[in-house]
Amino acid sequence: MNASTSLSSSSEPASGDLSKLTDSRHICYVDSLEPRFLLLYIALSYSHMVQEYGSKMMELSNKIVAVLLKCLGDGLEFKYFGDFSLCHGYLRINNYTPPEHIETEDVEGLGMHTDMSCITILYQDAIGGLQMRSKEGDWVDLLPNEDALVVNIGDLLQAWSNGRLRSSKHRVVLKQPVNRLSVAFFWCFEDEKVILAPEDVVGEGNHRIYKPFVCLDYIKFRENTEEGRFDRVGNNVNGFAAISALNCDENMST
Ligand SMILES: O=C(O)CCC(=O)C(=O)O
Ligand SMILES: [Fe+2]
Repeated sequence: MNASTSLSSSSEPASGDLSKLTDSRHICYVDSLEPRFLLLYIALSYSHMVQEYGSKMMELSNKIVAVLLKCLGDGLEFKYFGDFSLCHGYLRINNYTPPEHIETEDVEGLGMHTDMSCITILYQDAIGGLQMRSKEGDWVDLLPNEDALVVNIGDLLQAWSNGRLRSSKHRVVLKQPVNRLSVAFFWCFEDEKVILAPEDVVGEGNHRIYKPFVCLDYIKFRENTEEGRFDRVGNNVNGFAAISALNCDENMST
């Protein structure tokens, strides 16, 4: 039901050949292209658009991370911005096709999960269906707004901030018998980064609630092990790296 396409956007968008093929001087020739060249042309234009979108998302992610660091403490945006300098992004385009008859009950298009990123920037189309889980355990609709993107904190930032920034539990429910589209941009630490919350982020008198861990090991835990399957077991970074469940619960409830 949830078809997705992953694309990498870890470096500056390629220009050169691609922009030559898609710039306006060439558009007047499109009509006269053979179908197979037309398809290639569309694919290249699409790829150019995706790269441009990815590049804007990278800029925006850097701005959002700076604001979040400032929220954790004055001056931390300067001190720790470098920790995020090797972050990379990837885009996932989610297409949800509902069953033909949505009758009495809403259909879950994407089950409850947390994202494995530092942050996720999400565009959803006008159909709606994205829901966030509140602290009290209620589902709250995030209504589509064409002037707004949704920003989620992901597990990696939760661990790096010692649980001060919390990874949001969310899901998608399909309420109407129409296709739904969303574009998620995940901004993630480099695979080999060891995540350990800095002391001044943990704060004086507080304990670290997570053991240090390598990012890629966490991704593998979530993607490849039964124990890490959030949809079945509900384990995220708390289940993977918490020093003790008690410390973790205490910290997360504040
Ligand atoms: O489709 C949506 O609105 C949410 C997608 C999402 O949560 C994800 O791709 O991780
Ligand atoms: Fe998500």
